[in-house]
Amino acid sequence: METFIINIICFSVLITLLSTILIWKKQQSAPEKRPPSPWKLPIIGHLHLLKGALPHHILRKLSQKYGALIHLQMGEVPTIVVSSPRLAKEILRTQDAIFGNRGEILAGKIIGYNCADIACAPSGDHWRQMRKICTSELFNAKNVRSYGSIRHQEAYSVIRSIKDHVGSSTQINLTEKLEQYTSSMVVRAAFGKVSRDDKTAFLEQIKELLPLSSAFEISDLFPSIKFLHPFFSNKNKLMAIHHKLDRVLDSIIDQHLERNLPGSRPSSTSEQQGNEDLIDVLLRVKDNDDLQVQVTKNNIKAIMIDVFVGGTGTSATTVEWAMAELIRHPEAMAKLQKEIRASLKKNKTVEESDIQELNYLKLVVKETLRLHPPVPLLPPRENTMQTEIDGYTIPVKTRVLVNAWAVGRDPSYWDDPESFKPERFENSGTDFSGNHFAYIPFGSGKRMCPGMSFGLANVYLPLTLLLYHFDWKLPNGLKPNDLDMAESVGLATSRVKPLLLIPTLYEPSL
Ligand code: HEM
Repeated sequence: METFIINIICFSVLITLLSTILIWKKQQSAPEKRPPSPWKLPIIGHLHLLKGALPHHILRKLSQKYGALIHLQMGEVPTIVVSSPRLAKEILRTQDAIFGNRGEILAGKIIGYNCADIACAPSGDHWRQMRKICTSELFNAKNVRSYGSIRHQEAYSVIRSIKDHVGSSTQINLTEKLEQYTSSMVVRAAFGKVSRDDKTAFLEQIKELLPLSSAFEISDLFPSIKFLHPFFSNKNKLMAIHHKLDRVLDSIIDQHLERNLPGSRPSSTSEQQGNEDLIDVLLRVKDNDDLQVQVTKNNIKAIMIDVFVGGTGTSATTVEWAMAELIRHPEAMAKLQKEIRASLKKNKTVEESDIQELNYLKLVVKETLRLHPPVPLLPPRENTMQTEIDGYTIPVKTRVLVNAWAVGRDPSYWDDPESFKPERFENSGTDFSGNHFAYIPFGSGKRMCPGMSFGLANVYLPLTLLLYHFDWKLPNGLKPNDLDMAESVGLATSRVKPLLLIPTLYEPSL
């Protein structure tokens, strides 16, 4: 019996040894395979390839040459770029848990209070909790509706300001009007009543911040070449903006704390009145002892910046692109105006429920977001462990860019992909849910946009009102096809040239 046991043990040891040797041999003979990659330069890697055009355009061109999965060396940062719906699904759904981090960047560390926000925070308990608070407390269906009255006031104020110019053949700068609308709308919904000085100071700093956030940052691209950082980094500029923003946000939060002190409200709290703003909600949640991770004042400030930056440019540029596409496609413009005017009848105030009935409006917005996703390259993801995609090895901490713009124009999924055809979405079942990987304007998976319903509501209403109250034409005898559709680089991709149009007042016949 004893000999039998010894034999079994020896046999198991032998098998284990043999299999270890076999695995080791296999690893030696098959070096890790990396995705295809263009020729690169020493030190800067592939950075030079991104010069001269918009990154999402350049990356699509590269993917047409090298394949839907390519490997690029951005300075010192290993990066893969994904440009097909199938591979987008692999990253955002199948391996969502592995690619759940964003990767640290300097702007996130400085402006986001050391990544205390949602957008830059590493995936983990803090991020999960803050995201849950935002989706369940801030952007749930009830709150999106209750922000409706603010949305109405701000959208109607744009309509009134346009009406003041009607008849004089004055060009309206719609780009400017829409920026004002979304920033006022988001400031009011998020911050409630703020002093004019605080609002102006906040908006000024955000304006300074936006170009820096989308610019190349030397310390992100070459983290180990530290001697270059003092000469080329935006760190000092970001720090200056951070200090000014911090003072304004402190002042706004303090005003909320004062207002919410017991006895400072005559009858009831804002929560009972059902008109809490984002800061009220976050301050209320902060005092909840059941939270897994403590919510700090810095978390609140970082989220305020996230909401403003994430929620303004994206909606404004969507309405702007929709108007530009409609001007270029008069038949679609006429069809949508007919739907809106038939549904809204005579000058009645538009309610959110009216918008639910406007089917063609939804198709136009879907098609606009397919051709002009405000975030054409999804914010980077990073893998927490080594993994494999399509047989290629992806080492840990590789940055991943998903080209949402390219997948929305992939000819193997979309018929006539470069044309504006809202009807393509009729009965198609493709929606914003992030389950159709050829259509991901709000991203997909665990890091999908949490502000989608709020953002869409901020698009539908002004677009409906602009098309209900006015007929639009191009100035200076420009033909629809002459309209310049060039895109600019930024956190949200907008038009290079502002959208200048001439309105005529629509008077419904009695
Ligand atoms: C038309 C409007 C909008 C568009 C097209 C849009 C698009 C996106 C996209 C593509 C992402 C990345 C998703 C991913 O990585 O898979 C994102 C993330 C995010 N968005 Fe939006 N967004 C919009 C409106 C808003 C609004 C109104 C808010 C807040 C009020 C907001 C807040 C955020 C935040 C906080 C994140 C980061 C989520 C995370 O990392 O967990 N967005 N958005």
